[in-house]
Amino acid sequence: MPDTPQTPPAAAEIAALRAEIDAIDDAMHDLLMQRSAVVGRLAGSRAKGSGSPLRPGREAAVLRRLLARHNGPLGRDRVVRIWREIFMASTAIQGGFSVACYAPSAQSEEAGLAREHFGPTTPMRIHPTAARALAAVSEGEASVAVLPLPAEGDAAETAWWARLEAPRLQIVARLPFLSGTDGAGALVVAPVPPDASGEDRTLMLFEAETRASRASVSQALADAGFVVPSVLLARAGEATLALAEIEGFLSVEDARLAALPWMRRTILGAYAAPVAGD
Ligand SMILES: O=C(O)C(=O)C[C@]1(C(=O)O)C=C[C@@H](O)C=C1
Repeated sequence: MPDTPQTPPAAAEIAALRAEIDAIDDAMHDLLMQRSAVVGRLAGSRAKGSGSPLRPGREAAVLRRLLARHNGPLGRDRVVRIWREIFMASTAIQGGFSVACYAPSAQSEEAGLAREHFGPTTPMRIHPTAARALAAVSEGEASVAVLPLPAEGDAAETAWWARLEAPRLQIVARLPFLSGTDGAGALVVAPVPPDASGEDRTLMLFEAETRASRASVSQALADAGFVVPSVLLARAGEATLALAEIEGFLSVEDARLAALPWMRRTILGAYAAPVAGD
């Protein structure tokens, strides 16, 4: 069948559609300026305090709400990217912000996730070890550290999570928020506690008995009433360190913790449960 030549849209039609886009751009720009002014008031209000302006839980709650009402041809991943830029612009309005990323190279997965999350204009430094990235946060050189996800088989000496100085430093977010299919991920550590998003997971570290297995740790946690999507273990001399990912935003006052058999238990932080990608 011969191709039917497409009639080019009339110049007048293009002009009309572009005029519509211009009007929408003006309205969006007005709203962005209005939003920034509100953020400026937030920055000036004593209610928020003088610490880090970053509220990853609030960001996650905003994104969840928008994604739940989203429809049309604009991809959900684009919505997240646009709002990530808005959040980082709002963070910049409230003070300086920079990232210390532990990554073997600037091309590595963690560096890519950090760049994607914190945006191209946020200052970011790559550090050759987790300890150096965490020291940058402790010493006030960086606002947050981005570190690899804990993994089964992490040696106790290299497992940054086993030595995290919580509650002074805490895990506050997991990247990416919109989960991909490749399983890539990283954690964000800040010198402030996490804020709840409404749907969160808490990371807790336990010092269990020498011969503890993943199954025995999971069982003890389930018996205490916790829902535990994952547990991973690291041997540390005579002890077994267990890192449990627990459903919910736990506090040290949680009554269920009293039922656990282990003496050393530390909340390392919490993060918003990721949302499924496109
Ligand atoms: O709600 C706040 O505390 C803000 O600072 C505003 C805002 C936003 O732009 O929505 C910006 C940064 C925070 O990480 C979370 C939210």
